[in-house]
Amino acid sequence: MSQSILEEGNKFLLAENYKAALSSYNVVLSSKPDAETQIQSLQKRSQCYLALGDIDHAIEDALEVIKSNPDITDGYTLHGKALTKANRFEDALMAFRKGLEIDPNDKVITENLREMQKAIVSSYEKKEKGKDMSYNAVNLCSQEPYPGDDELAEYEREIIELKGYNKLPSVYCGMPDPELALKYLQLARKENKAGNLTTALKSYEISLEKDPLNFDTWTEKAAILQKLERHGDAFQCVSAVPAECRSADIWKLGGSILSDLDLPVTSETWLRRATQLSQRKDIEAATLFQKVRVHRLYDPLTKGTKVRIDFTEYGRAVVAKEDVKAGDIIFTDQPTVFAQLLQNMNVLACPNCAKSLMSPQDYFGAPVIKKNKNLKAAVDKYWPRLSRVPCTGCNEETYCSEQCREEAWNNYHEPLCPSINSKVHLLYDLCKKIRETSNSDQSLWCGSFSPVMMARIWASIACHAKRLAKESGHTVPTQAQWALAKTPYRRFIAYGVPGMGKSYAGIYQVMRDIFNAAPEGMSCDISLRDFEGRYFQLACNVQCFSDGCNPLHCFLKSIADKQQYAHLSNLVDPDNVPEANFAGVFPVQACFNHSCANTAEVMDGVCNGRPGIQVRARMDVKAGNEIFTTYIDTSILKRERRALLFRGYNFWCNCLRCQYEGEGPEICANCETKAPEGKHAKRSPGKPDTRLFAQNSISASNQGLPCDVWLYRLGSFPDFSEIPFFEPSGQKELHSFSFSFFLFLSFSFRLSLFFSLSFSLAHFPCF
Ligand SMILES: C[S@@+](CC[C@H](N)C(=O)[O-])C[C@H]1O[C@@H](n2cnc3c(N)ncnc32)[C@H](O)[C@@H]1O
Repeated sequence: MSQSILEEGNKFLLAENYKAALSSYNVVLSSKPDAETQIQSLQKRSQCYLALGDIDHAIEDALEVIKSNPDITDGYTLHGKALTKANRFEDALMAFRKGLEIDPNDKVITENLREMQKAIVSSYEKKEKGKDMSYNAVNLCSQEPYPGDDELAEYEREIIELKGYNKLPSVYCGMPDPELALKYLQLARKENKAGNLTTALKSYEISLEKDPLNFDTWTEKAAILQKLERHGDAFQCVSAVPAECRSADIWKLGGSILSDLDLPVTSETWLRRATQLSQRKDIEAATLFQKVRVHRLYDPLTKGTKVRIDFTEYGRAVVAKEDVKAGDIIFTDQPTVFAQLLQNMNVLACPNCAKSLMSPQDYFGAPVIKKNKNLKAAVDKYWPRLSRVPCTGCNEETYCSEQCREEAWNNYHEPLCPSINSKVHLLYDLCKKIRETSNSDQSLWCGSFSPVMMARIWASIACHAKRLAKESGHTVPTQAQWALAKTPYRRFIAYGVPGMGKSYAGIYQVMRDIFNAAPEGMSCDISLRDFEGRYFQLACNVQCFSDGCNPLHCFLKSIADKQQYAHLSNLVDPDNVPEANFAGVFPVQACFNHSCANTAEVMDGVCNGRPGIQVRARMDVKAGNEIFTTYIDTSILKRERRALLFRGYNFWCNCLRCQYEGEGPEICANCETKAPEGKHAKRSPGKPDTRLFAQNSISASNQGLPCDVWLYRLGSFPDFSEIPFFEPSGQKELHSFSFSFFLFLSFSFRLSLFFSLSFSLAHFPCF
C-alpha cells in the first residue's frame, strides 16, 4: 500500500507537482512504513519542501534522513541544499563536506557546491554592490591617550624645558607699525611661494618686529622654520601663540613639529586638539595623529627590519623602509598570544613556545621502529633530544623545558591551571566537546577560535596586571595597571558585528566563570562587549603557524647525507606528517593589508629562536611602497575573491589586480558586455597568479582591435606590458576550483572567517 503511494508521489515529484507529491509522502510517512520506504519518503518530502520554499521542514527531513542513514551521502546533500537556500552557507558547506567524506567523488555534491558558490556571490553582489562597507580608518581609530602616556608626557615636558623649545622667541620690538608689518608679511608669502625660504624667513622676522602680536605671522614663520628643518625654533614660534588663541591649524602645525622633534606623546596632544577643534573634519590632522601613534608604537618592533608601519586610508600598513628584492625575508614575527588548534591537539607541542615535541614513536609507530633496526639506530642517534616537562600542578600542559614551564606560569598558565582555578575544567571540557562535535560553529572554534586562545588573552592580561601590582607593592592591580596590561592587545584591530557574542553564550559563560574564579589579583569580570571585542580581534588578525623546524625535519636533515639511512626517508609520507598547528596573532604581521596581487607571503619561520612566522617578498618592492599579503586564495575569480574578503574581513577589495581584471571571465572589463559562449576566458584553476583574466576592450582597442574580438591575456601579474595576447580556447572551467579555500584549511592563508556577514559593522576602538 505505502509502496504504491510512494510511487504515486514520485510521479508527482517528477512532474514538479510538489504539493500533490507532498501529500502522498505525508500519507506514506504516517502509515509507519518500513525503514527503507521511510528514508525514501523523507528524502523526497524534503525535496518537495525545498521546492515549495518551506526550508525549515526541508532541513528537518534531511536531518531525519541523516539520522536514519548516516553512511550515505543523500541526507547530507539534501541538508546542504536546504541550508544553501536558507543562505546558511557555512553550515551548508559543512553538510556537503560530510557527504564528501563518505564519497569524495559524489558528483551531485560537487555540482551543489558550485551552485552554492554562485548563490554566495550573487547574494553579496545583489545586496552589497556599490556600497563601500570598508571602515574609515581615520574616523574609527581612537585618539584616547594610551595607558602609561602620563609618564611619557612628563618625560617629554622635561625635554622641552631642557632644550628650551617652549621659550618665547626673542623679537626686537621697535615701534609697532602694522601697515609695514603687513607689507613684509605679503613679501614673505611671495618669497615663500617662490621657494626662497631664507629670504621669506627674513621678511617674516621684520614683519614680527613691526607687529609681534600677529599670530598668523608667527604660524607662517614656524612653517618656514619647519621646512628649513629648524624644528626647535619652529616650535618656539607656534608656542608664541597663546593656547587660547590657537586655531586648529596651529595645533596641527605644532603637532607636526613635535613629531619632527621626536616628542610623540606631546605631538599627539596637539594633534588631538586640532582634530577636536575642527570637529573631526580635519582628516589631515587625524591622519597625522595616527601616523605619529603608529610610529611610536611600532618603530621598536620593526627596528632592524626592512619595513616600518605607517598609517594609510586602510589603517595600519606595512611599508618598505628600503628596496626589497624578490625572495628577501622581510621580517620575522613572534605571536603575542597563540594556542594549538583543537583539531590536532593530539600532536604534542610546547604550549609556551610552539616547539614540536613529537617523538620518533609518534611519527613511525613503536612497532615499526622495533622491527626496523636501521631506523632504530638512526633515531637513537639523530632524533633531536627533547625534554617533556609537565606542569607541576596539572596534566593539561607539557613544556619543552623548565624555562618554558616557568615562563608559561608567569605569563598565562597560573589562572588557567586546574590546581589553582576550580573552574578551569570548564574550558578543557568545552574543548573536548568542540572536538567531538562537528557542526560549523563548533568547527570554527576548533580552528582559529580555539577557546584556549581566547582564555589565554585574558590570562596573559591578568598575569601582567598582577605583576605590575606586585612591582608597586600591592596584591590587587589598579585600574591603570589593568589598562597597561591590556596594551599589547591594542595592536590588533577588532572589527565586526556587535551582538554576535550572544551566539556563543556558552563559551562566553565559561570565560566569565573562569576569570571570576581566578586567584586574587587576577580575577576579572568579562563583559559581553569585552568578549566580542576579543573575538573580533581574532577574527581580523589570526594567522596559522607551526614549528617549521620540527623533530622530523631535523632528523631527515641529519640523515640526508648518510648513505646507510638514505632509504629511511621513504618511510615518511610528506603529505601526511602529523603537525601541531597553532593560531596566533602577530603584532607586525597583523598590520599587513590585503592585495589579490600580494607582494609578500607569510610562512612558518623562526623568531628569537622559537617557532613563529617569516614574511618573504614575492617580488621587488621599492622603498616607500606598501607591502601586501593576501588573506585568501588568490587563484580564484575576482567576483569570488571580493565576496570572500567582504564576508571574512568586511571590505570590498579594490586592489590593483581587482581594478585591472574584468567582472568575470565572460564579461568585458571595459564595456561589460557578456562574451558569447565559447569566448570566455581560459583560467587555470588552482594556480595562483599565473594566469590572469584580463579580457578587456581597452587593451583590445589599444591594439587597434574592436571590442568584440574577445581576447584575454596570459601572464604574470603585474607585468602587463609583457603579456602577449592569446586566442580564447572556449574552455568553461570557471568554477572548477576546489572549495578548500572556504574556511581555514589552507595554512598559507589567513584563517578567514565566515560569519560576520553584516550590515551594521562596528569598530571596537579600545581593543
Ligand atoms: C589585519 S587588519 C590589517 C591592518 C589594518 N589596516 C589595521 O589597521 O589593523 C585587516 C583589516 O584591514 C582592512 N583592510 C585590509 N586590506 C584592505 C584592503 N585591501 N582594502 C580595504 N581595507 C583593507 C580591513 O578592514 C581588514 O578587516
